[in-house]
Amino acid sequence: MSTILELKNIKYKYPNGPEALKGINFRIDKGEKIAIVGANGAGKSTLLLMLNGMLKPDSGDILFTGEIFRYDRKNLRELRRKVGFVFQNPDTQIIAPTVYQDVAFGPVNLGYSDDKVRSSVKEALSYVGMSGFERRPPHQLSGGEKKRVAMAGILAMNPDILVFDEPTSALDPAGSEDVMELLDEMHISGKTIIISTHDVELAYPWADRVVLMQGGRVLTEGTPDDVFHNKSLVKSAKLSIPVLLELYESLIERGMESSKRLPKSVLDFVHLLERDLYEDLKIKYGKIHLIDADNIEVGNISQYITKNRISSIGAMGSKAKLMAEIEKIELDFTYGVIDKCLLKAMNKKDSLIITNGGMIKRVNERVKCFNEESKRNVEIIEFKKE
Ligand SMILES: Nc1ncnc2c1ncn2[C@@H]1O[C@H](COP(=O)(O)OP(=O)(O)OP(=O)(O)O)[C@@H](O)[C@H]1O
Repeated sequence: MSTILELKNIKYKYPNGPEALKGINFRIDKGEKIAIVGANGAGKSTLLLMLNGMLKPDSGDILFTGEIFRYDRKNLRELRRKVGFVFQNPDTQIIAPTVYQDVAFGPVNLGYSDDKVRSSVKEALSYVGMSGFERRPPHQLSGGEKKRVAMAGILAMNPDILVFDEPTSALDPAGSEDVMELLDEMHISGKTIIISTHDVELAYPWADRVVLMQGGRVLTEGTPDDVFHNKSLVKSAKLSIPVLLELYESLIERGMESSKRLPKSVLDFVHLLERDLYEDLKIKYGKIHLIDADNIEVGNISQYITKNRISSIGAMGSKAKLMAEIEKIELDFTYGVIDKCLLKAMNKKDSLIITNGGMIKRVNERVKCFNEESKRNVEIIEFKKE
């Protein structure tokens, strides 16, 4: 993987404030999902603000695709086009009187033609599931809706890297799940995603790499397994171990056989507990039905559900969710959909995943990987147009 951003010994002190960053070093590779994890005041937001030039380090270098970043207007403009930043509080970001104008702000500033502005806004709003809100004043929207508009404003500029400061803060559980789902969707479409969070439960299953911060320093970085396994470092960062990992370690201490893969989800955990029990049994599992939202007419999903005795339905991606909404299909899962459907299959129940694009492949790969690891045979039935 090629390195897209690199931070070398970054130091920063706020004017009349503390030394917020005390020498930060790390790399971000293209296509990674990185979580900067730390307690309040660790320096996460300050660090993120460096990534698209909103703050300039007192010393140290930031390299963007190998070149040392220079803070003149031309370079800053280019960097901000390539690195989109979504603030923790959408009110900081949303400035225009209507949703359309707000999302159009970036593309207009980048000098896009009127047609390109219109199509970028349309596409971005549809991506975040906010089509139809164009004329609404942003201050009348809910917190979750504002967050989506703020995300659309950034997506409309089509950046390579997306930086989210505390993406789920102030959102209810469903809103948080939706936002994390959107982040995954962006990642699958090829974006590099960097988030900051103090929520270890969120970072542990989501990130490819975790950067653990405390007091303006990086304590450690690595895979979520490596970082969260280091109890003393996690404790010194004033954070806790993810619950699933803690449960797993307690069971290992009580004599459960250890596993090569640490449990990242309820499914992984159930699998660990069950694996010996089911090995010899001829269990018939439930099936996972898969509908490509790009390949079915509106109205036909409900029919399919009735015909196939589906017990639970999950949707991944805004198009799938929109189709479910149009057909008034109540969704059981909107986040962690594949694992939740695998759990249903273990319970001999058939489920349905509606999705599209690159996520079709992802469902197939995840189920294949689960079958290989657990020596089971959960079947995927893909909907085919007659
Ligand atoms: N604008 C500012 N002026 C002065 N000091 C600041 C400013 N913003 C942040 N700080 C200080 O810098 C340090 C790092 O803050 P930062 O917001 O980067 O931490 P954080 O890890 O993002 O925390 P949180 O999770 O609470 O958002 C803190 O001590 C904070 O008080």
